[in-house]
Amino acid sequence: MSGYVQFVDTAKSFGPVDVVRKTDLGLDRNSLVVFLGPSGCGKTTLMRMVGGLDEPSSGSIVLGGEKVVGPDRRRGMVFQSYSSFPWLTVEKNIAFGMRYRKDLGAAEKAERMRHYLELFGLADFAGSYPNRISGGMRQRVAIARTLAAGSDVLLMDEPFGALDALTRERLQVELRQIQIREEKTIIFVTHDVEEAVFLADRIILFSRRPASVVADIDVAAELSPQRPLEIRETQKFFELRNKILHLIRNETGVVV
Ligand SMILES: Nc1ncnc2c1ncn2[C@@H]1O[C@H](COP(=O)(O)OP(=O)(O)OP(=O)(O)O)[C@@H](O)[C@H]1O
Repeated sequence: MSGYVQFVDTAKSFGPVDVVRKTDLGLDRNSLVVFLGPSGCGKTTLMRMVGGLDEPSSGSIVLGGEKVVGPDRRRGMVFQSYSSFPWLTVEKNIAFGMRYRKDLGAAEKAERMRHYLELFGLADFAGSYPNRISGGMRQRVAIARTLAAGSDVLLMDEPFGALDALTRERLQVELRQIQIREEKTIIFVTHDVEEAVFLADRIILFSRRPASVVADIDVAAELSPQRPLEIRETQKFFELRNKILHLIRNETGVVV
Protein backbone atom coordinates (compact mmCIF):
# COMPACT_ATOMS: atom_id res chain seq x y z
CA MET A 1 0.00 0.00 0.00
CA SER A 2 1.24 3.50 -0.78
CA GLY A 3 -0.01 7.00 -0.13
CA TYR A 4 0.76 10.20 1.69
CA VAL A 5 -1.78 9.33 4.37
CA GLN A 6 -1.88 5.64 5.23
CA PHE A 7 -4.19 3.67 7.46
CA VAL A 8 -2.19 0.57 8.35
CA ASP A 9 -4.37 -2.16 9.88
CA THR A 10 -6.03 0.67 11.77
CA ALA A 11 -8.87 -0.29 14.13
CA LYS A 12 -10.61 1.55 16.94
CA SER A 13 -12.92 0.63 19.74
CA PHE A 14 -14.17 2.58 22.71
CA GLY A 15 -14.38 0.05 25.52
CA PRO A 16 -16.55 -2.81 24.25
CA VAL A 17 -17.83 -0.80 21.25
CA ASP A 18 -16.07 -1.45 17.95
CA VAL A 19 -16.15 1.77 15.95
CA VAL A 20 -13.65 1.19 13.13
CA ARG A 21 -12.91 -2.25 11.75
CA LYS A 22 -9.34 -3.05 10.67
CA THR A 23 -8.71 -0.65 7.78
CA ASP A 24 -5.97 -0.48 5.16
CA LEU A 25 -6.10 2.57 2.99
CA GLY A 26 -3.63 4.86 1.24
CA LEU A 27 -4.58 8.41 0.22
CA ASP A 28 -2.63 10.40 -2.38
CA ARG A 29 -1.02 13.73 -1.65
CA ASN A 30 -2.71 16.81 -3.16
CA SER A 31 -6.05 15.15 -3.56
CA LEU A 32 -9.46 15.63 -2.05
CA VAL A 33 -10.83 12.43 -0.56
CA VAL A 34 -14.36 12.29 0.77
CA PHE A 35 -15.31 9.89 3.56
CA LEU A 36 -18.96 9.13 3.02
CA GLY A 37 -21.04 6.96 5.29
CA PRO A 38 -24.11 6.69 7.45
CA SER A 39 -24.49 8.76 10.58
CA GLY A 40 -22.55 7.39 13.54
CA CYS A 41 -20.53 4.91 11.48
CA GLY A 42 -17.14 6.12 12.69
CA LYS A 43 -16.07 8.77 10.13
CA THR A 44 -15.21 11.40 12.73
CA THR A 45 -13.22 8.83 14.65
CA LEU A 46 -11.20 8.02 11.52
CA MET A 47 -10.46 11.73 11.03
CA ARG A 48 -9.57 12.28 14.66
CA MET A 49 -7.02 9.48 14.41
CA VAL A 50 -5.42 11.18 11.37
CA GLY A 51 -5.42 14.42 13.35
CA GLY A 52 -3.70 12.68 16.27
CA LEU A 53 -6.62 13.45 18.59
CA ASP A 54 -7.57 9.79 19.03
CA GLU A 55 -5.19 6.86 19.08
CA PRO A 56 -5.94 3.67 17.13
CA SER A 57 -6.65 0.64 19.35
CA SER A 58 -4.50 -1.35 16.95
CA GLY A 59 -2.52 -0.57 13.83
CA SER A 60 -1.40 2.95 13.00
CA ILE A 61 -1.75 6.03 10.84
CA VAL A 62 1.26 7.10 8.81
CA LEU A 63 1.63 10.56 7.31
CA GLY A 64 4.45 11.29 4.88
CA GLY A 65 6.27 8.20 6.11
CA GLU A 66 5.99 9.10 9.81
CA LYS A 67 3.67 7.49 12.32
CA VAL A 68 1.12 9.91 13.75
CA VAL A 69 1.58 10.17 17.52
CA GLY A 70 -0.32 13.37 18.34
CA PRO A 71 -1.64 16.59 16.88
CA ASP A 72 0.64 19.04 15.10
CA ARG A 73 0.20 22.00 12.80
CA ARG A 74 0.77 19.99 9.61
CA ARG A 75 -2.76 18.67 10.07
CA GLY A 76 -5.50 21.24 10.58
CA MET A 77 -9.06 20.39 11.49
CA VAL A 78 -12.19 22.29 10.51
CA PHE A 79 -15.48 21.26 12.12
CA GLN A 80 -19.14 21.98 11.44
CA SER A 81 -19.33 24.72 14.03
CA TYR A 82 -17.24 26.60 16.58
CA SER A 83 -14.38 26.53 14.11
CA SER A 84 -13.45 30.18 14.45
CA PHE A 85 -12.67 31.76 17.83
CA PRO A 86 -15.50 34.18 18.74
CA TRP A 87 -13.31 36.33 21.01
CA LEU A 88 -10.85 37.17 18.22
CA THR A 89 -11.36 39.34 15.13
CA VAL A 90 -11.11 37.74 11.70
CA GLU A 91 -7.54 38.98 11.37
CA LYS A 92 -6.55 37.74 14.84
CA ASN A 93 -8.15 34.37 14.12
CA ILE A 94 -5.92 33.96 11.09
CA ALA A 95 -2.89 35.31 12.99
CA PHE A 96 -3.63 32.74 15.71
CA GLY A 97 -2.95 30.03 13.15
CA MET A 98 0.54 31.42 12.62
CA ARG A 99 1.54 31.92 16.24
CA TYR A 100 3.87 28.92 16.30
CA ARG A 101 5.47 29.69 12.95
CA LYS A 102 8.92 30.60 14.22
CA ASP A 103 10.15 30.10 10.66
CA LEU A 104 8.21 33.17 9.48
CA GLY A 105 9.28 36.75 10.12
CA ALA A 106 6.82 39.57 10.75
CA ALA A 107 6.85 40.66 7.09
CA GLU A 108 6.17 37.12 5.88
CA LYS A 109 3.33 36.72 8.37
CA ALA A 110 1.81 40.01 7.19
CA GLU A 111 2.09 38.83 3.58
CA ARG A 112 0.43 35.51 4.37
CA MET A 113 -2.32 37.36 6.20
CA ARG A 114 -2.94 39.56 3.17
CA HIS A 115 -2.91 36.51 0.89
CA TYR A 116 -5.51 34.59 2.89
CA LEU A 117 -7.74 37.59 3.57
CA GLU A 118 -7.82 38.18 -0.20
CA LEU A 119 -8.17 34.52 -1.14
CA PHE A 120 -11.22 34.09 1.06
CA GLY A 121 -12.79 37.48 0.33
CA LEU A 122 -12.34 38.55 3.95
CA ALA A 123 -10.28 41.72 3.49
CA ASP A 124 -13.21 44.03 4.28
CA PHE A 125 -13.98 42.08 7.45
CA ALA A 126 -10.49 41.85 8.92
CA GLY A 127 -11.50 43.79 12.04
CA SER A 128 -14.89 42.11 12.53
CA TYR A 129 -15.72 39.55 15.20
CA PRO A 130 -17.18 36.19 14.09
CA ASN A 131 -20.63 36.98 15.52
CA ARG A 132 -20.82 39.95 13.11
CA ILE A 133 -20.20 37.91 9.97
CA SER A 134 -22.21 35.17 8.24
CA GLY A 135 -21.86 31.46 8.92
CA GLY A 136 -20.20 31.00 5.52
CA MET A 137 -17.63 33.66 6.35
CA ARG A 138 -16.95 32.07 9.73
CA GLN A 139 -16.10 28.80 7.99
CA ARG A 140 -13.87 30.68 5.53
CA VAL A 141 -12.04 32.16 8.53
CA ALA A 142 -11.55 28.68 9.99
CA ILE A 143 -10.17 27.33 6.72
CA ALA A 144 -7.93 30.39 6.25
CA ARG A 145 -6.56 30.00 9.78
CA THR A 146 -5.72 26.35 9.15
CA LEU A 147 -3.99 27.13 5.85
CA ALA A 148 -2.07 30.07 7.36
CA ALA A 149 -0.79 27.71 10.05
CA GLY A 150 0.93 25.82 7.22
CA SER A 151 -1.16 22.66 7.42
CA ASP A 152 -0.76 20.61 4.30
CA VAL A 153 -3.44 18.16 5.34
CA LEU A 154 -6.89 19.56 6.00
CA LEU A 155 -9.31 17.41 7.95
CA MET A 156 -12.80 18.72 7.40
CA ASP A 157 -15.67 17.22 9.38
CA GLU A 158 -18.96 18.29 7.78
CA PRO A 159 -17.68 21.86 7.66
CA PHE A 160 -20.61 23.10 5.56
CA GLY A 161 -23.31 21.14 7.37
CA ALA A 162 -24.80 24.13 9.17
CA LEU A 163 -24.88 26.46 6.15
CA ASP A 164 -27.85 27.35 3.94
CA ALA A 165 -27.94 25.66 0.52
CA LEU A 166 -26.64 28.59 -1.55
CA THR A 167 -23.75 29.43 0.79
CA ARG A 168 -22.88 25.78 0.98
CA GLU A 169 -22.74 25.52 -2.81
CA ARG A 170 -20.51 28.58 -3.05
CA LEU A 171 -18.10 27.26 -0.43
CA GLN A 172 -17.93 23.92 -2.19
CA VAL A 173 -16.83 25.68 -5.39
CA GLU A 174 -14.29 27.76 -3.46
CA LEU A 175 -12.89 24.78 -1.59
CA ARG A 176 -12.32 22.91 -4.82
CA GLN A 177 -10.49 25.91 -6.31
CA ILE A 178 -8.39 26.38 -3.19
CA GLN A 179 -7.44 22.72 -3.09
CA ILE A 180 -6.08 22.96 -6.63
CA ARG A 181 -4.38 26.32 -6.11
CA GLU A 182 -2.80 25.60 -2.73
CA GLU A 183 -2.07 21.92 -3.47
CA LYS A 184 -3.45 20.52 -0.24
CA THR A 185 -4.41 17.04 0.79
CA ILE A 186 -7.96 17.17 2.08
CA ILE A 187 -10.06 14.57 3.84
CA PHE A 188 -13.65 15.73 3.88
CA VAL A 189 -16.38 13.99 5.86
CA THR A 190 -19.99 14.24 4.78
CA HIS A 191 -23.16 12.20 4.46
CA ASP A 192 -24.40 14.30 1.55
CA VAL A 193 -23.95 12.33 -1.69
CA GLU A 194 -24.13 15.37 -4.03
CA GLU A 195 -21.56 17.25 -1.96
CA ALA A 196 -19.33 14.17 -2.05
CA VAL A 197 -19.47 13.80 -5.84
CA PHE A 198 -19.02 17.51 -6.48
CA LEU A 199 -15.92 17.82 -4.27
CA ALA A 200 -14.14 14.52 -4.48
CA ASP A 201 -11.24 13.15 -6.43
CA ARG A 202 -12.05 9.93 -4.67
CA ILE A 203 -14.89 8.77 -2.42
CA ILE A 204 -14.45 6.13 0.25
CA LEU A 205 -17.82 4.75 1.23
CA PHE A 206 -18.03 3.27 4.72
CA SER A 207 -20.47 0.73 6.14
CA ARG A 208 -22.53 1.22 9.26
CA ARG A 209 -20.61 1.00 12.53
CA PRO A 210 -18.11 -0.53 12.91
CA ALA A 211 -16.89 1.36 9.84
CA SER A 212 -15.32 -0.65 7.08
CA VAL A 213 -14.67 0.33 3.48
CA VAL A 214 -17.48 -0.87 1.21
CA ALA A 215 -16.54 1.04 -1.95
CA ASP A 216 -13.69 3.12 -3.31
CA ILE A 217 -14.86 5.38 -6.13
CA ASP A 218 -12.45 7.15 -8.47
CA VAL A 219 -14.39 10.34 -9.19
CA ALA A 220 -11.35 12.01 -10.81
CA ALA A 221 -11.53 9.40 -13.57
CA GLU A 222 -15.01 10.69 -14.46
CA LEU A 223 -15.00 14.41 -13.66
CA SER A 224 -12.31 17.00 -14.44
CA PRO A 225 -10.47 18.66 -11.52
CA GLN A 226 -12.14 22.00 -12.24
CA ARG A 227 -15.71 21.79 -10.97
CA PRO A 228 -17.96 24.62 -12.08
CA LEU A 229 -21.45 24.48 -10.58
CA GLU A 230 -22.91 23.38 -13.95
CA ILE A 231 -21.12 20.06 -13.60
CA ARG A 232 -24.00 19.06 -11.34
CA GLU A 233 -26.27 19.05 -14.36
CA THR A 234 -24.13 16.75 -16.50
CA GLN A 235 -24.95 13.14 -17.22
CA LYS A 236 -21.68 11.93 -15.68
CA PHE A 237 -22.53 13.65 -12.41
CA PHE A 238 -25.99 12.06 -12.34
CA GLU A 239 -24.58 8.64 -13.12
CA LEU A 240 -22.02 8.87 -10.32
CA ARG A 241 -24.60 10.14 -7.87
CA ASN A 242 -27.00 7.34 -8.73
CA LYS A 243 -24.29 4.70 -8.58
CA ILE A 244 -23.35 5.85 -5.07
CA LEU A 245 -26.96 6.04 -3.87
CA HIS A 246 -27.41 2.51 -5.15
CA LEU A 247 -24.26 1.36 -3.32
CA ILE A 248 -25.46 2.99 -0.12
CA ARG A 249 -28.80 1.18 -0.31
CA ASN A 250 -27.29 -2.17 -1.19
CA GLU A 251 -24.02 -2.17 0.69
CA THR A 252 -24.80 -0.25 3.85
CA GLY A 253 -28.47 -1.08 4.22
CA VAL A 254 -29.24 2.59 4.79
CA VAL A 255 -32.30 4.11 3.15
CA VAL A 256 -31.53 7.51 1.61
N1 LIG B 1 -14.87 9.16 22.89
C1 LIG B 1 -15.82 8.25 22.67
N2 LIG B 1 -16.21 7.39 23.62
C2 LIG B 1 -17.14 6.46 23.38
N3 LIG B 1 -17.78 6.30 22.19
C3 LIG B 1 -17.45 7.14 21.21
C4 LIG B 1 -16.46 8.16 21.38
N4 LIG B 1 -16.34 8.84 20.21
C5 LIG B 1 -17.23 8.27 19.35
N5 LIG B 1 -17.89 7.26 19.95
C6 LIG B 1 -18.92 6.40 19.32
O1 LIG B 1 -18.38 5.93 18.10
C7 LIG B 1 -19.39 5.85 17.11
C8 LIG B 1 -18.92 6.56 15.87
O2 LIG B 1 -18.86 7.96 16.10
P1 LIG B 1 -18.32 8.99 15.02
O3 LIG B 1 -18.55 10.34 15.58
O4 LIG B 1 -16.95 8.62 14.62
O5 LIG B 1 -19.31 8.72 13.80
P2 LIG B 1 -19.64 9.58 12.49
O6 LIG B 1 -19.70 8.62 11.38
O7 LIG B 1 -18.69 10.70 12.38
O8 LIG B 1 -21.09 10.13 12.83
P3 LIG B 1 -21.87 11.43 12.29
O9 LIG B 1 -21.94 11.31 10.81
O10 LIG B 1 -23.20 11.32 12.93
O11 LIG B 1 -21.07 12.62 12.75
C9 LIG B 1 -20.64 6.43 17.71
O12 LIG B 1 -21.46 5.35 18.09
C10 LIG B 1 -20.15 7.18 18.92
O13 LIG B 1 -21.10 7.18 19.93
